[in-house]
Amino acid sequence: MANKEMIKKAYELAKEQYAALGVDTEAVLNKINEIKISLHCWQTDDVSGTENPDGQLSGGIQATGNYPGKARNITEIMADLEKVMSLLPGKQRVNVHALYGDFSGGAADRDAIEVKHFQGWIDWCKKQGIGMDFNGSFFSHPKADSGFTLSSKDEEVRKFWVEHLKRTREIAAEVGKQLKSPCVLNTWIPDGSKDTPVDRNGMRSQLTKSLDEGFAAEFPKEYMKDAVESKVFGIGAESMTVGSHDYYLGYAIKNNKMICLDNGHFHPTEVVGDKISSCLQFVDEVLLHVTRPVRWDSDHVVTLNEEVQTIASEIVRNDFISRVNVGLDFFDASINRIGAYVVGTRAAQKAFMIAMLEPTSTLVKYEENGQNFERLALLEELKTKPFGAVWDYYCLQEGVPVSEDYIAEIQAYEKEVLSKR
Ligand SMILES: C[C@H](O)[C@H](O)[C@@H](O)C(=O)CO
Ligand SMILES: [Mn+2]
Repeated sequence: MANKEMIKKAYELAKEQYAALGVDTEAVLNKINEIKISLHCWQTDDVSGTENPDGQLSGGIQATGNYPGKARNITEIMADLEKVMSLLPGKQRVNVHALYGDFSGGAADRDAIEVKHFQGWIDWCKKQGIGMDFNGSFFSHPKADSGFTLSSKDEEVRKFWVEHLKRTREIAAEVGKQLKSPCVLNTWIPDGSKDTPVDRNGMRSQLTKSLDEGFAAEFPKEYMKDAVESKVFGIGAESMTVGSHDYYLGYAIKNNKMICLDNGHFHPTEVVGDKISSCLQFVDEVLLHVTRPVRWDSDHVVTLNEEVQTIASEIVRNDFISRVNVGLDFFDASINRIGAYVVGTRAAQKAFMIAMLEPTSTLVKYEENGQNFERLALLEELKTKPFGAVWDYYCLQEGVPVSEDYIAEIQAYEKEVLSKR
């Protein structure tokens, strides 16, 4: 169990070290709460959803593993998310997929979902004092089995999914209105081709037509904001993805939408952190899906790695916090799922804190003077500064478990709750 006095002493020493570099740790402790990470509800149950929990996950994504205790209904999903949030410093948001509605009053197909199916989520978010984000679900459905949804050449299929998009936007606007916080609506479709297609242009023209129809209605920005998510490939769609990055970046710029950058959706040597300042030259805001791709879009739990650090540093260095919406997107079914959230979210939060503890103006000065050795040296030295002492003190202040103390809490939850499912 962490010793409070030791944490405070360590923090005081760290504060002095950072002050010597011109970094005010007290200001960082205030600023860090501006980072609101949107917790994706789908790590609770391996993207099963509440619409047809025993159905097959499709769309070229996969949750591997069979760790016991997955959530089986909305009540359990919410209970798990509450547990997760109790172990995280600061306030989060919750990100709900359309296949997580409350259909206890009767089934509703994707082209028939309404606010009433998500009112329980809205009320729950209100109770938690948090904002809610939303996503259309264009997968795990018979009308997505062909591999094409909004880009389909089958008019019945295409229209069905356009209606889904329209409805998700109406729901998102109501979410934002009721919660008094804009709801980010992300649209990701799995459309693509296993083998080399011939009519790429035809598919992309269909997608443009569908998006234009789906996005025709205007909603106030204080209620909802649209994002479109690109991808390089999915399982079973290895040769071509209709909604590629070029496609969606162009669409977003032309139509004043957000581009959603999922760091599992690019070629392995591409760096999403490098894309943020490029995109923000031309769009007002971006959405991030922070994840950890291992060899492919495997959606492993986020860890504090160089990729995540670059993302956080780019946001903080450029004062982009208000223009970057941060969501998580991983689903690991092989470990305790509550633990997955806590490790992953804390890793992202730590990356933001490290970014805030950087003497950026000194580094920029070195860079502008051509003092590249000095820049390199300071960046290296910063890696071993006592960031952990500031982080622990932050957790202590926030009244959440410090350091590895959350492990025991998750073990207890597993014993008392998850193991009984
Ligand atoms: C559940 C999916 O991961 C999500 O909707 C989408 O964001 C994605 O990243 C698909 O690869
Ligand atoms: Mn994603």
